[in-house]
Amino acid sequence: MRARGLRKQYGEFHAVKGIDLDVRPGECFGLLGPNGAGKSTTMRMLAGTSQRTAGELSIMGIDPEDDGPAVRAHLGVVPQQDNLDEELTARENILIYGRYFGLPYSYLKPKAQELLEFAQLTEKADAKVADLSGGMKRRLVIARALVNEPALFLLDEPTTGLDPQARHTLWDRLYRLKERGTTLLLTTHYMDEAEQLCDRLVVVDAGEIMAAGTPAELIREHASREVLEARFGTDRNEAAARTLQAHVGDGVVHRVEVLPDRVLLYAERADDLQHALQRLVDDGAVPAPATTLTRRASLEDVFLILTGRTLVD
Ligand SMILES: Nc1ncnc2c1ncn2[C@@H]1O[C@H](COP(=O)(O)OP(=O)(O)OP(=O)(O)O)[C@@H](O)[C@H]1O
Repeated sequence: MRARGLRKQYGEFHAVKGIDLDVRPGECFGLLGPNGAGKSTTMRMLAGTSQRTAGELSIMGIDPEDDGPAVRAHLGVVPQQDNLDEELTARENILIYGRYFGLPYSYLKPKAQELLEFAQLTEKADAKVADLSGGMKRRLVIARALVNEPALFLLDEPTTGLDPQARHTLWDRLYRLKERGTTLLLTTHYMDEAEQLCDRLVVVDAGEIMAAGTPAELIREHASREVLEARFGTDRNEAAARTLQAHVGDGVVHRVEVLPDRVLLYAERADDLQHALQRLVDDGAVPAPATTLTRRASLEDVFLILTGRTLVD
């Protein structure tokens, strides 16, 4: 899959401002960004359900605007909102979806069973969708979108709204799909999802790509290995951050970021950060923080450093 200068305008509003993507066969590629970044708009252009304003697009060597049906035959699409038929059973949803692709019943009957097994839904195969949990519905949408054995699987926010256990079950299924050779392209605003699943990703904000690479490359390039989060109190974080900022480049602290509720210090070694902060507290330069926490840097830090904002409001 290759996109160059992909743009989407709604009237005067530029939702996607010219993005380039190269998704390699067999990889899991992610679009990571906050709500409103233009991820769904991009996915809809790739899926051929929304016309692009400008740019070039090639999926399996075909431009979807030249031959939509040929492209769709190779695509699996999981939209952000479940669009299952609540009155039908899990199995019937797969069978009917398969009929849209013109697939014969002789193929669909065993295929539906295989997909229900893959989605861990055999016990619910003949239950109405209305009786399934949120996680089960999501797995069913995924199973259904696999009915045509797609080479490229597009998933828009696959785990939004699911509880942690349901998310992990779903990640496991997606990981298995990748192991089988399916190319995955997903959008997410969860940094842990991107880190768990994606081989490579782009960070998107306000319709533009801010950075691209593997999760490890992005963290190395834009953040550092370790982060110390210090909470000085809502009215003191800004002032503490200004003082700490003066120590950036002292050989320990690489960077300081401030959020309304905390200050983040970045360095290669957590111990060094603790010591540097303690020295400043002992000298009276900054007040003693109410709490501190050290952790490994994540893609959330990459986003914060690039945009000054957090991924999830
Ligand atoms: N049909 C539309 N008409 C006008 N503006 C739109 C339309 N669809 C999306 N937008 C706007 O385009 C921007 C990008 O929306 P999009 O849904 O692609 O973002 P997103 O990154 O997928 O976020 P979310 O996860 O919240 O859907 C938003 O500001 C949104 O309000």
